[in-house]
Amino acid sequence: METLLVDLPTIRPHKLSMATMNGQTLMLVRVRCSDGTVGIGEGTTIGGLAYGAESPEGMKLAIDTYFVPQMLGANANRVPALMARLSQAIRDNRFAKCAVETALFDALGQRTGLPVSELLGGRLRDRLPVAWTLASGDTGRDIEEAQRMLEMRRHQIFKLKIGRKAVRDDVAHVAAIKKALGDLASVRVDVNMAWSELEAHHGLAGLVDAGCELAEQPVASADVLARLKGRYAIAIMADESLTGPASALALARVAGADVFAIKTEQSGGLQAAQQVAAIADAAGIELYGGTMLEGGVGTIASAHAFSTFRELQWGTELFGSLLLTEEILATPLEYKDFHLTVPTAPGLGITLDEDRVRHFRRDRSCVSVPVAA
Ligand SMILES: O=C(O)C[C@H]1C=CC(=O)O1
Ligand SMILES: [Mn+2]
Repeated sequence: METLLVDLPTIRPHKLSMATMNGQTLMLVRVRCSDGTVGIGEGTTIGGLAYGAESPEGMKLAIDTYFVPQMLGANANRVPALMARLSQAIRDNRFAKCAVETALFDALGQRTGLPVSELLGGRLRDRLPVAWTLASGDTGRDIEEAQRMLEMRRHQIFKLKIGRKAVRDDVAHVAAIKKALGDLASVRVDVNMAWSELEAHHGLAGLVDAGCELAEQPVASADVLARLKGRYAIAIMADESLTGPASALALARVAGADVFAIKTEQSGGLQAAQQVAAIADAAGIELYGGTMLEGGVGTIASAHAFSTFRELQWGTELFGSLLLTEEILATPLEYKDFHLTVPTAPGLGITLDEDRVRHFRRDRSCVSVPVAA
């Protein structure tokens, strides 16, 4: 097994309530199996430690030190068994587990000739609707960006990052964008937990008037989320409150959200994400495929998982690799007509551009090029 960190710039500063991103660090993991198959996976988070407890550097350390000894010599065909062994030996570390599970499924796909979606039980769709996040911090710039995306037929769903400014300023920002785009686009917001309960009451009322159709994680507390749900004519979506199947069940029990934003890494893996989706389905909660702004590898791993969800009423936001200035895949992911195509080739159905990975990996100065004797 090999882990590496790849640092890539973003196309513009990406402003969230808890951090401004100027770049993204991808933690890539490669699993080599004794039959020669190689699988890749990705662990990525947002803003170092600003979003959650795992960081790219921490994931690398955890895998190198604690995952590898559990995995050496294990049967790589039995992915669920291997993941169960890892879960027993290693608490939490959901993002790192997702990266490793992805690599194992990719290798199994190479071995069997099947795409990861089929290994996960079978896809229900070949293309996924993809939202774009407007987070430049400037209303005019966001409007221009959205109009460009509509013209390119790349995105017609826009998620606006708010929560950094006063509630009334944020609501005015959303209203201006919705007014400029009209019925051509769906406008939603992500507050990333920034509001108090009282601010949320003011904010949600204003967002309804602005024509916004969904608010993602307006407050931190799952209890408060449940209290807000159903009070306004706007869907309430849980994101940070969802950390895998147990939290999904707890939220479903109290009917705590209209929609779940399922993220494969937050859930603890591709199969864990499917379990969260099953809980949502059973509880009548609608689904949205979330992102941790992963690069191409993590994005397409999520796409395979989301393609197997029975319902996906709110589409996805699998645009992470489009936020980066540099491509590290040999063939870029296919975005067209407002959708991302889920590959049909074995495994994840993607290949790394090894020269570019070598160029952008953090430890490139230490990577020696073999010299003929
Ligand atoms: O949903 C989040 O909280 C994280 C992320 C997803 C899209 C984006 O721009 O930020
Ligand atoms: Mn979110």
